[in-house]
Amino acid sequence: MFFETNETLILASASSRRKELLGRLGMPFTVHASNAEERPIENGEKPETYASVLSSIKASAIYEDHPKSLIIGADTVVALDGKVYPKPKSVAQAAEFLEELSGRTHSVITGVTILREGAVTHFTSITEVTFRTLDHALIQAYAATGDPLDKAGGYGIQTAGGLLVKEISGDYDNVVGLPIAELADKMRASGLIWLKGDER
Ligand SMILES: Cc1cn([C@H]2C[C@H](O)[C@@H](COP(=O)(O)OP(=O)(O)OP(=O)(O)O)O2)c(=O)[nH]c1=O
Repeated sequence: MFFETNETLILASASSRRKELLGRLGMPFTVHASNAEERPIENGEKPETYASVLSSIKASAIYEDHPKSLIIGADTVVALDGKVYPKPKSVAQAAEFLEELSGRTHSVITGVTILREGAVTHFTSITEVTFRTLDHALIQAYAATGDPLDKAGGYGIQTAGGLLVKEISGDYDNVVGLPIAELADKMRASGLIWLKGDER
């Protein structure tokens, strides 16, 4: 055991990547994917606010049936020039997204909600990702793999999508879907989890 808790911990996510990241803390938890509807961003809404609200919707949907648990919800979006790039709906749309992101620096924003017995903590983590200037053939070939389809912005930095990336500034795990170091800090600071040696 790395961290310890007295809570019944639930990850409100269908993402195997988030499951792997939360698993790093070494505490038992269960996964309950919420089927909460992901609404599109509203006109004038900041991408940070949008990601935060969606993370809250996911956590709250699980809270209804598990009011005594500690619930973690997260949502990751890619944003550039005020436009949010969600998961692409098709290979063609993935290629369009990647053409727009080529050679430029975008923000990957994960909103995280920590919900416990009605008490809510939200935070957002932002990583700046700079893409290489991509040639058309590379974009088409990567999009055609289908890898972009379940990922915000249409790429996975942890998969072949890493070939598109020139540099990043900020937390890598945040790009993959969960800023686990910051999440651990927040839960530790609020006494929800602790290390064996921590004063309690
Ligand atoms: C930019 C980027 C995103 N992603 C992923 C992280 C998120 O899982 C996904 C964005 O979709 P989300 O809606 O945040 O999450 P999800 O649908 O995968 O899971 P759930 O809603 O059940 O929690 O994109 C990567 O895996 N790699 C990347 O490089």
